[in-house]
Formats: sequence, C-alpha cells, structure tokens
Amino acid sequence: MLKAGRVKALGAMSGTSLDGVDVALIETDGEQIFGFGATGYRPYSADERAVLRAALGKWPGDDLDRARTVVENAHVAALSTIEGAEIIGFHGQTLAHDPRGRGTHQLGDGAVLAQQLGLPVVWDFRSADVRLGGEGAPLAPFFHHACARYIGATEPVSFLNLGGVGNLTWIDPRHTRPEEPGALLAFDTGPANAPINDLVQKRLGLDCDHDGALARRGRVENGALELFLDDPWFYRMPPKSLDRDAFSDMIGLVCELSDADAAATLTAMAAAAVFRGIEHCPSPPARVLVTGGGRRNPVMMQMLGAALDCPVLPVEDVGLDGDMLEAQAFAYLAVRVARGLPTSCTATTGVRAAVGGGEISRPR
Ligand SMILES: Nc1ncnc2c1ncn2[C@@H]1O[C@H](COP(=O)(O)OP(=O)(O)OP(=O)(O)O)[C@@H](O)[C@H]1O
Ligand SMILES: CC(=O)N[C@H]1[C@@H]2OC[C@@H](O2)[C@@H](O)[C@@H]1O[C@H](C)C(=O)O
Repeated sequence: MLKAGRVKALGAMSGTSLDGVDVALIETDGEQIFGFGATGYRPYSADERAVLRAALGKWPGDDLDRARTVVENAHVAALSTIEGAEIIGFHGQTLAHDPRGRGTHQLGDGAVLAQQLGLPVVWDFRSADVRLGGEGAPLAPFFHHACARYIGATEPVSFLNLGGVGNLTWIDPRHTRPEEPGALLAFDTGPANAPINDLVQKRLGLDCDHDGALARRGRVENGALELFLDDPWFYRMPPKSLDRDAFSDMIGLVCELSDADAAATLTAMAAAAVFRGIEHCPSPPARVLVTGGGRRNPVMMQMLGAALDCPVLPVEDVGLDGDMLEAQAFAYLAVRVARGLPTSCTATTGVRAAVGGGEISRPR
C-alpha cells in the first residue's frame, strides 16, 4: 500500500516523436500538486530510434523483442538517475492506437521495471479506458486540471501539447475535482510535429525544422490547407484521439511544394487544427498555455497567436516545465491509480464512466 498523504512519484514518458525518455519527480497526494522535483532525459540513439520506428503499428503478439528491450533498458537507465521516488508511473511507448478497433498498444512491461528498480510501477494506463468505450487518450487532462489549480488560475484556461500529435485540454479551475461535469473538455487536435519531422527527415535528413527555420522562409499553400481542413476528423465532436500516423498521407498534399513552402504549409496545418479544436470548447479560454516541443517553433507559435483571440504562451510563463509536463502527468496519474482515483472521464476520453486506468506491479 502507498502511504497516506503526500508522496514523491516519478513519471516516465516516451512520446510519439521517438526522441527519448523524459523522467520527472513530483510531490502529490494524487489530487493536489505540492511541488516539482528532479528531471532527466535519456535520448534514444539513432539505432534505437530505427528499431522503434520499425515497430510502429505493431500489436502484442508481433515480434517485438528488440523494441521491447530498447524501451525497457532506456527507461531503467533514465529512471535510475533520480533518487527519492516512492512510486513510478510508466507510460511506455505507444506503437499503435486504434481505440474503436484493435485497442491501444504501449510497449514495455511494468513488471520488469518494478523488478529492476525495486519500486512499485503503475503502467498500462490506457487499456481500461478503452475497454469501457473510451478513446484511451488523452490522459494528461486530469493533470492539466491539477496544474491549472497549482498556478492559481481562476477562469477557464487551456493547455495545448504540441508533440508529434497535438492535444488540447480546456479547464474550468473553479471545479475542484476533474471528473465533475463542466470541469474539463479534452481531445487530440490533429497532427502537430510528426508530419513536419517526417517531411524534413525524408527530404533533408533532418530531425525537425529547427526553430521553424525552413517554414519561416516558405509560403503557406492555402489550397493544401483547405483540403486538409476538409478531413472528417475536424467535424467530429470531441472527445477524440489520433494515432501518430493517422494523417501521414498529408505529406502528399505538399509533395509538389518546395521544402520551405511544404514546411510552412504543414506548420500552418498544425496551427489550423488547434484553431478548429478551440471552437469545440465550452467557452473561449482566457489563455492557451503551450507545452511540448512545438512551443519551441516560433513560426508555429506565431501562427497560433495570430489565429486565436487570447494570449498563447509557453507554460514556462506560468512556472511549469514544457519538456517535462507529460512525464510529470504520468507520475501524478500513478498516484491516482494507487489511491483508487479516476484518471479519465467522459469529458476527456468519452469513457462511459470515470475510470482509473493502470496496472500496479510490485517488486517481488
Ligand atoms: N527548437 C525546435 N524547433 C522546432 N521544433 C522543435 C524544436 N524543439 C522541439 N521541436 C519539435 O518537437 C518535437 C518533440 O516534441 P515532444 O517531445 O513534445 O514530443 P513527444 O512527447 O514525443 O510527442 P507526443 O506528445 O505526441 O507523445 C520534435 O520532434 C520537434 O518536431
Ligand atoms: C495513444 C497515445 O499515446 N497518444 C498520445 C499522443 O501524443 C499526444 C497525443 O497523442 C495524446 O493523446 C497522447 O499523449 C498524451 C501524453 C496524453 O495521453 O495526454
């Protein structure tokens, strides 16, 4: 049993951009955040990344031995650099996500980590939600609610994560519990950095359009942008979630364009997807707080700022760490699971009733 009151929880996240493992310590009772602690990052080597990339789209039962070893070893290496944790939240590496079909698949065995690290590990956060009819994603929204209260927000605010995929959480912080009706609305907005990374990787051998350098020199092709926004995804009501590669053929929309115009157009698509998403919110947020790697792309941030009617700010402006928010989220959610508190609800994943997702493995 986890001791009552505040605990130090360590979270680990390996996101859809396959860059590496983020780890972060937080102090929480599963409801309130009391403070943030040490953080760490363990990048995947080029070889490891290639193994993971080759495993994308695979399901349990497929041959995943090499990829599993990469994920588990990188997590043990990252997590063992941080001392003082009483419990670990381990997200794993999403390989496939098809909540209305085959389910959702995060690679990595929490029991192996518990054994190697000597601590209880909460993992497989998404499956229970999917079994109850939910999207299984996004799961950070309950943590975003706690963050909104931690920063003292008093009116509706949104958190926007710009990772490989984008996801948005609208929060009314006047509700004390995240599962209360009216407290939250959350959903994936659409593709964010993944198509830009794929484009510059394929054409130029680069990892990303660093600082938006390429997009800054390009011109947005409005015809391609309009075709993109015609996708039925944008007319679907939230909650809704995406697989990393769900929009991978959008690169086809920019294949005739120059490198700079293609990058500018894909960046505009990521921003327009957010703009469309905000229209689903119950009321306009007073500010949009941006987390994830996309907040470092000034072109994407400028496009968002121009399209939205409220300040669009990196989460650092309110004292949070935009590189670590997802790792912190899974630390927070681990404590909620251990305490029997829900981690998602109808407004965040469409699940039939609020549910606590996650399996707990203890060292033998
Ligand atoms: N300086 C920068 N300029 C432009 N883009 C950047 C910069 N820094 C990071 N990025 C983009 O952010 C991406 C990483 O974002 P992040 O770490 O939030 O993704 P993730 O957590 O793997 O994804 P997800 O949240 O979808 O699981 C990089 O792959 C890159 O595309
Ligand atoms: C299935 C899956 O891993 N989804 C990720 C992905 O990356 C961003 C977006 O799509 C979000 O829905 C989710 O991650 C964050 C951490 C979440 O669950 O909130």
